[in-house]
Amino acid sequence: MTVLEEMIGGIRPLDQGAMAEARSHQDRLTKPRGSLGVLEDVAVRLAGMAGACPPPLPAPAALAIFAGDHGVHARGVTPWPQEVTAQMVANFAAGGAVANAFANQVGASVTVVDVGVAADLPSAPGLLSRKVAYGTADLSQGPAMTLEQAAQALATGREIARDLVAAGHRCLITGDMGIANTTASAALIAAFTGEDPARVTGRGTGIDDATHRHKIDVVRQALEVNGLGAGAVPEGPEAALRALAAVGGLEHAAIAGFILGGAAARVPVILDGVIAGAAALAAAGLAPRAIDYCLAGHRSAEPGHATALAALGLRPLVDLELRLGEGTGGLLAHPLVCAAARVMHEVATFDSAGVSEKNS
Ligand SMILES: Cc1cc2ncn([C@H]3O[C@H](COP(=O)(O)O)[C@@H](O)[C@H]3O)c2cc1C
Ligand SMILES: O=C(O)c1cccnc1
Repeated sequence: MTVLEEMIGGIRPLDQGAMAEARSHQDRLTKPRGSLGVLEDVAVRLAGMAGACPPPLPAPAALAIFAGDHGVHARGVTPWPQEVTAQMVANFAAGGAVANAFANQVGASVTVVDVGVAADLPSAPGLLSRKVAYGTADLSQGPAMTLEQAAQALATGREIARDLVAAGHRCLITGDMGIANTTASAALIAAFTGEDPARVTGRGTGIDDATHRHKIDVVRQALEVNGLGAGAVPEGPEAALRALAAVGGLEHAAIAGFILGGAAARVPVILDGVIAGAAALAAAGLAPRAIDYCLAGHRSAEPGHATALAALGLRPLVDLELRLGEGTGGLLAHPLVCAAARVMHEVATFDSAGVSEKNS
C-alpha cells in the first residue's frame, strides 16, 4: 500500500441501518414529524457516523488551529504583515483570541499546531510544533508545496485528529491561522470546482477594490502556472494531492488530514469557514467518503465558501456573516450539533409519554 492509500484508507461508509433507526426514532418523538428541520438530518447523520442509535453525544469537542504562512503574501494580497501569523499563535496559546473565548463558551479544548509558520516559535502550553516548512512558496509562481510537504502536513493533521479522539474527544472542530490564506483558499476552490476565480475570491481580512482585482489576478495566475486553469481537478487521490500541493497552504493540507482522521475515527468534524471549505474539497478529492463525517459549522462572508459548501453538498448550520476563521464559526455550531444528538436520548416518545398522535 502506498503512503497515500494508507492515509486515505479506513473510512467506513455511514451505517445505513443506524440511520434508518434514527429516522424512525425521530418520528416517534413527541413533536410533529420533521419539526426540528435540519437538526433531524444532523441527528441521523450522527447515528450513521457512529453506527449507533441514539448517536453518542458529540462532546467533549476539540478545536485544532493549524497555522502556516504563505509565499503568496509577497504579492500584496492582504493588508496584514506576515508576522501576525506567529503573533496570533502566541495569542491562541495565551488564551487571548476570539477562538479561545468561543471555545470557553462551548467547553471545547484548544490545540494550536504549527505546521508552517515562517518563524521559530517559543514553546508554549497547548502549542504543538509540527513544522513542515517555514511557509509555502508563492503559488502564483509555481507549486506552493512539494508533494512530500503536502503529504507530511496531511499526515500531521490525521495524527492530531487520532490523538484528540484517543484522548476522549467525541467531536473535532477545524481551525486555521495564516495571513494570506484566503488567497490560497480561493485558488483551491477555483481549482476543485472549476469556478472562475472572480466568483470565488473574496476580500479576506478586508481589502479595497483595486487590491481585490489584483488578488483575483494572482489566483488566476496561480491556476495557469500550475496547470489548473482548465476545468475542475480530475477525480482521484493523485490529482487531488497535486492540486493541494500546487495552490494550497500547509494549514489547508493539515486540515484535510484532520478531516480524514476524524472520519477514520468515526467522529463528527465540524468545519469552520472558507479555509476549512477549501481544505474539505481537497479531502473529498482524496477520499470522498470523508465528507460524510463533516458538518458545515457556518457560512462565511467569503464568496468562495458558499461555492465550496455547494460542491461538498453541505448545508451550513449558522450564518452570521462571520469572516474571521480560527475555528470561530465551527465552535458556535457545536451546541447545535449537541442539541440534535441530545433530542435522541432525552425526548419522550408518543407511547412513553402518553401523548396522542395526530388524527390523519
Ligand atoms: C489579527 C488577525 C486575527 C485573525 N484570526 C484569523 N484571521 C484570518 O485572517 C487571515 C486570512 O485573511 P487574509 O487572506 O486577508 O490575510 C487568516 O490568518 C485567517 O485565519 C486573522 C487575521 C488577523 C489580521
Ligand atoms: O471565512 C473565513 O473563515 C475567513 C474569512 C476571512 C479571513 N479569514 C477567514
